[in-house]
Amino acid sequence: MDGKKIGFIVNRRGGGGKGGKTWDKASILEPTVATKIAKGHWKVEFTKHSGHASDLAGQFIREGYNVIVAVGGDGTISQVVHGYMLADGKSSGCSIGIISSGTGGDFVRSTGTPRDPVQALDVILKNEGTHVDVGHIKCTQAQDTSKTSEQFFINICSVGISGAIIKSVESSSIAKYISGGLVYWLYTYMTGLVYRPPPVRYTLFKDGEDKGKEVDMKLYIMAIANGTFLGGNMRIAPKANISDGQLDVVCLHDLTLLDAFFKASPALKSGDLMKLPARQAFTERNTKVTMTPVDPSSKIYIEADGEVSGILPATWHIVPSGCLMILPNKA
Ligand SMILES: Nc1ncnc2c1ncn2[C@@H]1O[C@H](COP(=O)(O)OP(=O)(O)OP(=O)(O)O)[C@@H](O)[C@H]1O
Repeated sequence: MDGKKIGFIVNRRGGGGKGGKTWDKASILEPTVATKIAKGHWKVEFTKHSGHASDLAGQFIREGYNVIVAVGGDGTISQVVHGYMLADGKSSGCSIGIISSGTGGDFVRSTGTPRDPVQALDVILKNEGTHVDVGHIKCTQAQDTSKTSEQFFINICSVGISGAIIKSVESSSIAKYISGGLVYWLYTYMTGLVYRPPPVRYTLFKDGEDKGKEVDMKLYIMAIANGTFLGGNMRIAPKANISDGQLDVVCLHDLTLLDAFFKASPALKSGDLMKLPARQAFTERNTKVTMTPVDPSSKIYIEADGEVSGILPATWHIVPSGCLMILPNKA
């Protein structure tokens, strides 16, 4: 790590304020950074608004930083990856490091990155970046359906009940007064009671294929997964691998309300979807997915790495080895 320049992007809001506490001088991380990394070889920037982490990542890459460290939750990591991809960080040999201080922390659960900030810093200082796949989604904008938007994601993008839950949390005026873990628990049950699976049409593409079979179903949830965990500990894609060049597509469909509560939830938690009959669940490994609502007027929300990214129609694809990321050594 000698001679390298490291840029830290800190989201003070991550984890309901844990991000700020993780970094601040009162805690151990900032003084540890100052002790372990030579002066002039590191710099910290704090996010000022949602999406700012992407701009800061691009800025650090243009300034010639070799490592960009996301200090925050899944949303912050995702935005850093998005900015890195837009600025083509891989071409300049830049790597991404992670110090987790979010609420859910699904991506660090997938990678085995230590939760302790000083241990996570040690991983970043000792290890080199390795190739990691990145997901990409092109979807319809919820506010103006004549427009599309594009986004990179690192962990999981999902559509169905998960998109409805995140949308209801983001739209709620009271959610910000409730603690992070509790708010998702509450909105998951509230949304689960009213969610009616909408009919959708999807196509899955294997590597190298440009044609696939269109299939209709009533969508409970489809996860398009690079990482393994979703929703703060749900092991939805147990076989997903962030460096296999594939998206693991995990889908639950045509469930009754009782099936959703008593079969789907435990199966998702344990990662044992085989407990559900094949007519209600499947997992596939693909490189591209398309999905459209059967009723063009219905708004079916998509979440990417824990935040609403838009609505259907949408297309997902994998960017194999899209970024360099510093990960812990495998045990
Ligand atoms: N200064 C800021 N003011 C308001 N929002 C911000 C600011 N900086 C970042 N954000 C937003 O805070 C949101 C939450 O951040 P993040 O996802 O990192 O934490 P989290 O939600 O607690 O963690 P997790 O996603 O792991 O559950 C993100 O949408 C991010 O864009």
